[in-house]
Amino acid sequence: MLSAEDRQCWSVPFAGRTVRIYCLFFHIRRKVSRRTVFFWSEPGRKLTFAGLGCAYLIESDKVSGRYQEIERRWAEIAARSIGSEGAPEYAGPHLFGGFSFDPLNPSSSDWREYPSARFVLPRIMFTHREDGVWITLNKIVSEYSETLDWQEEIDFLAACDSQDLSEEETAHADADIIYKEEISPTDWMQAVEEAAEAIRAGEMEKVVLARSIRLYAEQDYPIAAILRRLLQEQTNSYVFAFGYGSSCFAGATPERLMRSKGREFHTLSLAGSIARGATEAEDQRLGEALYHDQKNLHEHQLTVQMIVDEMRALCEQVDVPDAPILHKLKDIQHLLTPITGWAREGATLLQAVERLHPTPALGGMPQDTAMAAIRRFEKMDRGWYAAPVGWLNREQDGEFAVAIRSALIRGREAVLFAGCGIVGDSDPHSEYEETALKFRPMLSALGYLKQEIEAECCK
Ligand SMILES: C=C(O[C@H]1C=CC=C(C(=O)O)[C@@H]1O)C(=O)O
Repeated sequence: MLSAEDRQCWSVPFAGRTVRIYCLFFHIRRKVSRRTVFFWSEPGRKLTFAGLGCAYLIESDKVSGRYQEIERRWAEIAARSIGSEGAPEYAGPHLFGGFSFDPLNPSSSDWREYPSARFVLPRIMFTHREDGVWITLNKIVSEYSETLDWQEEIDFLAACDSQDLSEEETAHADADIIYKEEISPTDWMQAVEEAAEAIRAGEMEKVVLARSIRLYAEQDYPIAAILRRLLQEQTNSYVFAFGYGSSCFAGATPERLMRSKGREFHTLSLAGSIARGATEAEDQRLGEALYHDQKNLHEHQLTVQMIVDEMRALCEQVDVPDAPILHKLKDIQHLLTPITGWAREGATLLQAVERLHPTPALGGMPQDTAMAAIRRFEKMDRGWYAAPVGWLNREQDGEFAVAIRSALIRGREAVLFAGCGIVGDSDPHSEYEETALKFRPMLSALGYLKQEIEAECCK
C-alpha cells in the first residue's frame, strides 16, 4: 500500500520494493564518497529527476560568455546523441547544473565545488512522472569505443541493499545544532539603512540584500532526510539538490526563472512578501495588506518591468496580466505575476536565462549599480544562492529556477541564505524580520525550528 507521500510521484519500484529516489541517490553517494548527484522536483511534483554520477561535465569559469559556452558544448553533445527507440523525450539525455550569482565577486572557499557554471550529464538518471518511471543510462562513446557496457551502472544500483536504504529513508533530519554563527542584526540593519539612503539619493531604485546563517551540528546532516522534509513541507516549490564532492547545495525555491518548450517561454515576477497568518482570517488580512501595500507593489512592479523588457527583446509576443496574484507558501506569501512569451526564431532558453539573471527580485535596479551595491554592502560570497539552477534536454528546452530558500551543506556544517528587496522607504527592522521568514523552510528541514521550540518549552 503506497502512502500519500509515495503517491506524490517521487517513489520508484526498485529491487522488489518502493524506494524514494532521493534516498537511493544519496545513499549511493554516501557509500561511494565524492559522487556527483542531483535532485529536481517541480512544484506539484508532476516531474521529478534524480541523477547520479557524471557521464559528461561542462564547466566554465568565465566572467562573460559562460551561458554561451554551456549552450555550445551541450548542443554539440546533444546533436550527436543516440537514444533508445520509443523512449519519451523526458527520459532522454538531460544536462543539470547551475551558475554562480556573481562571477565578478571573489569566491570563498565555501563554494569551491560550485564554479561560475557547472553542468553534468548524469550516468544514471531517474525520471518520475505521473505516468511512469524511467531509468536512463548515459555514456559518451566514440567511433573507437567497444560495445556499450552498462555493468558498472547496474552494479551501483544493485549494491543498494534494502536494509541500508530503510536507514536512509527513516534517518532523522533533526541533527542537534551545537553552534550558530551569523552577522549581528545591528550590522545587517545598518547595511540596509545605508542601501536605502543610497536609493533615496538617486543612486539606484532597488537592491536586494541578503545575509547568511552558519550552523554546526553534532553529526553530518542527512541530505535524504532534509530533502524528504522539503518535499513534504514546501509543496508549492521546486525542491533541488546539487551534490558535488563533499558538499551539497539544496533548497526549496518558489521562483521560476524560465521554462521553455519550443517557442513558448514562461517566466514570472516574484517580489513583495508578508508572513502567513495563524488563522484564516489573519492570513487573509495579511494577504490583503500585502496586495495594497505601495512599497511592496513598487518593488514588484520594478521586477515585472525589467522582465517584460527583456522578454520583448527575445519574443514576438509577450503576455502579462495587469495585476499580480497572491502566492501562498508555508511560511510566507508573495506577490506573483506570471509572464509568457512566444520566442523569436533562434531564441534559446539560456539566452533568456542570461538576459534575466539577476532580475530585480534578486539583484536590483539598475542591474549593474545594484550588483556593485551588493558587493559593497553584503561583503559575502553568494555562490549559487539566488542564481539560476536547472536543466536542459536534447532539444535545448528545459527549466531554470532561482536558487533561493537554500543552504550549502558540507558534513556537519550548513550555510543558509536569505535576502529581501530594499527600496527608498524600507524599514531595516521589517526587512530583517522578512529574511527571518525566508530562512524558515531550510531551518525547518535541518531540524532547527523543532529544536528551538523544544528549547522554548523547557525554559
Ligand atoms: C531574495 C529572496 O527572495 C526574493 C523572492 C521573493 C520575494 C522577495 C522580496 O519580497 O523581497 C525577494 O525578492 C530570498 O528568499 O532570499
